[in-house]
Amino acid sequence: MSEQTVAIIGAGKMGELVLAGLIRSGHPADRVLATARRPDRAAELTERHGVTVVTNIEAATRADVLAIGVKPLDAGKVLDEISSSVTPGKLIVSLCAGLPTSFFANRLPEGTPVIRVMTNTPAMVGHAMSAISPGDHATDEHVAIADDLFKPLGATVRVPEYQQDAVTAVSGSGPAYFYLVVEAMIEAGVLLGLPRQTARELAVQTAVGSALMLRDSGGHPAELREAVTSPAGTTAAALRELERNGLRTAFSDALSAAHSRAQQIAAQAK
Ligand SMILES: NC(=O)C1=CN([C@@H]2O[C@H](COP(=O)(O)OP(=O)(O)OC[C@H]3O[C@@H](n4cnc5c(N)ncnc54)[C@H](O)[C@@H]3O)[C@@H](O)[C@H]2O)C=CC1
Ligand SMILES: O=C(O)[C@@H]1CCC=N1
Repeated sequence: MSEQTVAIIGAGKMGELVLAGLIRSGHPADRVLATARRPDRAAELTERHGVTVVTNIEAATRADVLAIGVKPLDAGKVLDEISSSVTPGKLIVSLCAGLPTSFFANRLPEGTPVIRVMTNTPAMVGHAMSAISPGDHATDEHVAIADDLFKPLGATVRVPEYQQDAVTAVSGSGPAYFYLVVEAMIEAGVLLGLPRQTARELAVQTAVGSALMLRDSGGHPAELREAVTSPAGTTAAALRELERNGLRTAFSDALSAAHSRAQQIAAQAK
């Protein structure tokens, strides 16, 4: 992997995280290229990471691995632009929500290997969840390259491609759900008279501690919840209200909406 040149085409929020992970893991900066629409963004990427910012065509020509970090609805235009520069031997890695590997394969020379990855923003602190799916022409070797690309960002898992829209609903969009829950807990704490800073500290540390227990204790979430819930206690009273207000249905509906939206994005993309 370190001998290969990697280009991040459309180095926005997620693309920059991949780029930063590569550099952090010791990939030589002179083998990392980035592309950006605005000159000030290009300067920022060079200043922060020491990488060269080039045009999309130059990136596609020089790199062995092309990570596509543009928004899904911008991907078709980028593929039209770079298609003739994608020569045999190059690997395409898509970060785009919703778009199947066939979207890329259909717009690139026959046989181009494509891998679809759904990662998430905790990549910023080395705790991403990245799910990797090889398309038709991608081999285990290509999957290993994608794994090397995303390992510096956190955990990786391989999933069949048909599961990717569900993955997007659970872990791709997932951080936003947790942030909303923490935000709601802070507001509720403030309503009960806690200073905002105290409410924030309590809610955030509770989220961190609970997340670590979920990951490290091996206990089922229901078991962990039961251990907090004393008979006739405070937690039982709170949980009854969350259930009464339809928390489970709200999550089920929310994730179904995210899943449907991923499918709509694929249908809208040209
Ligand atoms: N934000 C998130 O939490 C997640 C986003 N994704 C996916 O990652 C991709 C990127 O999302 P973000 O980083 O949030 O968006 P972003 O808007 O921060 O990044 C996209 C970048 O692409 C650049 N761009 C657009 N067209 C271009 C072109 N023709 N040539 C060169 N650069 C071009 C934009 O200027 C921008 O910097 C999307 O496809 C999204 O579905 C996946 C997982 C999580
Ligand atoms: O909201 C979105 O479409 C992107 C994909 C997953 C997280 N953010």
